[in-house]
Formats: sequence, structure tokens, C-alpha cells
Amino acid sequence: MEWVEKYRPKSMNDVAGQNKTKEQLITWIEEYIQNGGYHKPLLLAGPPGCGKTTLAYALANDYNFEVIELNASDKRNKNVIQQVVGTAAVSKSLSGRRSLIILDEVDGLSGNDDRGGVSEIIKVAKTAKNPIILTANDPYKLNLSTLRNSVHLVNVSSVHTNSIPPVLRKIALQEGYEVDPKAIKMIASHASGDLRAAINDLESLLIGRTSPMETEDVRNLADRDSKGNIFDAVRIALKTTHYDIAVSTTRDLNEDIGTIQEWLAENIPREYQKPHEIAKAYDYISKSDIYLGRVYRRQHFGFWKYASALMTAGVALSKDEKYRGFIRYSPPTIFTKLSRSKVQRQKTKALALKIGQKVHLSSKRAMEYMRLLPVIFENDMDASIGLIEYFELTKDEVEFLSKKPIASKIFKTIQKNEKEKLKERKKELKELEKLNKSNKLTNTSTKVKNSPKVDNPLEEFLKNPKKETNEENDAQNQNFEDNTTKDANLEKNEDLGGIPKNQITLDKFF
Ligand SMILES: Nc1ncnc2c1ncn2[C@@H]1O[C@H](COP(=O)(O)OP(=O)(O)OP(=O)(O)O)[C@@H](O)[C@H]1O
Repeated sequence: MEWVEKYRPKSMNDVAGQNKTKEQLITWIEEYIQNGGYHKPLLLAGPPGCGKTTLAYALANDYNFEVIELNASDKRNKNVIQQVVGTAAVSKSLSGRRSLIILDEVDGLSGNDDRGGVSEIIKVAKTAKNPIILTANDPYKLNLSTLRNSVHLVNVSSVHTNSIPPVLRKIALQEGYEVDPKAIKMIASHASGDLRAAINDLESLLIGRTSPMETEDVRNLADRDSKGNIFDAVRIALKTTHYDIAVSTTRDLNEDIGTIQEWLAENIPREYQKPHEIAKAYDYISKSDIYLGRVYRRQHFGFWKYASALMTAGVALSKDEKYRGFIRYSPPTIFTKLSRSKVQRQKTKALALKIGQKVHLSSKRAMEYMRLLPVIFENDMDASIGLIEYFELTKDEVEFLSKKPIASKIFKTIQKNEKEKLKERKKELKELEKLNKSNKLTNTSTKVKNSPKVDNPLEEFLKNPKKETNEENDAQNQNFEDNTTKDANLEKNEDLGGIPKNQITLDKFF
């Protein structure tokens, strides 16, 4: 059992603080007992978690009344009020004990569906023989003017910060946990007078703990500042059954509306128990998402309020009954999932862009076609190779798309094909060279005969080297020629009587 329920005070003496309210309650019930007839119903009005319902139950217990509760989740239309409250109010219970009727959260009766309910309560209250206690979070805010005149209003203040630590300490001790008094004080001031929230915080911090709880642990609690935090907003929106209360949860929240929507979506199945409630709540979330989409796409910020109302009040009113127990809410896992899948998403986007550019498609459309690629990779090698070559996909990209070790098989085939192609090309080149050589030979023989025009510069050079030489070469050639002449003259001057060497030698033979 959740600690808030387990440690709900059974007697007025155990209710922390609220001394003035207790006195008013005691006076009211004692007057009823003395008069024994019609008595104005009591309306307990105060913030959530300050002990209104607890006080009503504790009073009933102390004065031996049997409680008949009709909470906000019940459809309190005219018939239901007549059947449940009407019958109970004029009769004693089967046990013979008198009944105390508790109508929780009557500020929720201001909606159109409950209009009959408000008038019926007044009617029933006027004829009731048994006492009726109503509770509300803020009766002035709501259209309850008629009801307020017919009831005895008692304001319940939030629990004083000094009254919270003893309650928390007692619970921790009874559960067998050791706690630092400073940590307890911190939880108390975090709760801002909401004892239910304080007990819930204590439970969430202590459950499963082996070492003593310290102040550092409390600091890790989400900030519960005066503006409220997302945990409170989610809790109120999921717990309440009132349109206005649910809608007001986002009012002072310093969070983006999309984030609030994710928080609610994450925690709906934690709070709601019945499948049809969960389905209905998600239906509202999806409707709110449509409006949010319109806000972003059309920049029509007037739709904020519809999105906000659908996600808070829509979700709140999807449940049949209020779940009172403690629920450990958790931040939306979508954000962790998104950050984990960031690299994957970036890769997919880059690939879609690459493929889209090739086939003139937007990356969004390309992504749709990309889903077919893994199927082709697995089943058709030729088509896969064709597509990989066409889209110029790398092995990594194919691996990423197929998510299976098929990529290495395809790329091995591609490599094999490439090698074969290379071989064939080499063969072709050789044949071409051969053909070229034989062509050259034919060309040279024709050239000698006809002196055709030669395009190949190398051939041109070989044919007419002078043309290729530059001035420097010309000069060098000139020097070379001069030197040759000089040498020849020197040779002439050798002891040969002015006759060249070769000529003498040759002369010897003739
Ligand atoms: N004054 C208190 N003394 C001891 N326990 C309290 C007190 N107020 C609240 N609690 C604890 O908080 C729990 C919720 O209190 P309760 O349901 O009475 O709040 P409430 O004012 O009726 O809230 P709501 O308006 O949301 O219905 C109780 O089960 C109890 O454990």
C-alpha cells in the first residue's frame, strides 16, 4: 500500500496542524448530533494535499459515523445524486450506524454535465437527515455561488511547514529507515504545505534504500518552487477530475508545451488502470498533438489553448475514478530514446538526402523508398549491385541500411566483378597496342613514300629533330659543330703532313 494511504490519519488527533479547522468540524458535528435533524452541509475548501478528505474521514471515525463517499470520478448527475445521496441521507446504514456523506471535489460540479448535480445536492441537503461534507480546492474560482449560500464554508489552509517534519519522521521510523533531520526539513519545505506531496517524496527517496538518506539526496528532487514543477503538474493533471484544475496545471509552468505533453503521455499508463481510460487519454493526447502541429506549421499560436486543454483536461477527464495512490512518475523516455538514436537518425537523413538527390526526390520521400533497399539487398544481387553503383553507396552505408551482414557479400561480388572488368580492359588495351603498332608500321612506310603530315609530336621529333630544338640547343649544336671542325683541324696538324688520318689509312688499301 502507498504510504499516503497507509499513514492516512484515522483520528482527528493524528491529523497534523489544522487546529482551527478541527475545532470547527467538531462544533459542526456536535451541533448535528444535538439537533438530530437538518444541518447545513459543511464545505471544506483548501489546496490539494492539505488533509480535507482525511479530516472528514477522521471526524466520521471519531464520532462513529459510517462514510458514504461519492468522489469526483463518479458521474454525479441528477439521478446518481438522488440514488446515492438521497437514499443515504435519509436513512441509517445497514449496521445501524448513522452515515456521513462525503462529496469530494465539488468544484468539479461546475461543468455542464454536473449542473443537475449541484442543484440536486442543495435539494438533497435540505431534506437530508444525515450530515454531508463537501470538499473543494477553490470554490470561489468556480461557479458555485448557489451552493456556497447553502453550505457552511470552512477554509482549510495548507499544512504549516513546521507540522510536516514530525509526520515524515514518524513514517520513516515506522518503515525502518534512518533519516537526517535536515533532509526531512528540506522535504517539508519543498512540499509547500502539501503533505501528500511530502509523503510521496519521502517514499520515493527511501524505497529500496540501504544507506541513510542525506540532504544531498533531497537536492536531487525536482525543484518544487513557488511556480510549481512538472512533477506537480503531471500529478495534478492525472489525479484531478476537474476541467479547470487540470487546465490550470500548465499555467505557471516554465516548460515547453510539447514537453508537458510528453510527460503526460509517458505517465498515463502508470496512473490509469483501465484500458479504455488509457485509450481515451491517448486519444486526447493525439488530438492535442494535431493542434500543436498546426501551431508549429501555420504559426497560429491561438491553437496553443486547444492543445493545452486537450492534453490536460482531456486526459484528466478520461478516467472513471480518481486514483488516490502514490505513483512514481518518470520523465519522458522519448527524450532519452531520441538522444540515443541521434546518430542513427542523422545517418538516415544523410542517406536519404544522397539518394533523393540522385532521383530528384525530397529526403522524406526518399526515406520511404529506402525501406525497400534492404529487401533488394537480401534477395537480388544484380539489382543490389546496380543500385549501389548508381547511388554510389559505401559499404558502411549498405551495412547501415540492411542491418545484416549482407554488405560484405555484395561488396565481395562487386570487387570480383571489378577485377574481371580490369582484366578484360587490360586485354583490350594489349590488343589495341598491338593494332597500334601494326598501324604505325604501315604509317611509317607510307610516310617515307608520301611524307604525310604527322600529328604525334614524338614521331614529328624523330622525323625532324631540328624543329624541336630551341635556340639554346641550336647554339650548343653550333658549338659542337665548331669543336668537331677544330678537332678535325687538330688531327690535320698531327704529324701527317697535313693529310687526314683516315685518308692515309684508306690510301694504303688503294
Ligand atoms: N494534515 C494532515 N495530517 C496528516 N496527514 C495528512 C494531512 N494532510 C494530508 N495528509 C496526508 O496526505 C494524504 C492526502 O490527504 P487528503 O486526501 O486528505 O488531501 P486533500 O486535501 O483531500 O487533497 P485533494 O484536494 O487533492 O483531494 C493523506 O492520505 C495523508 O496521508
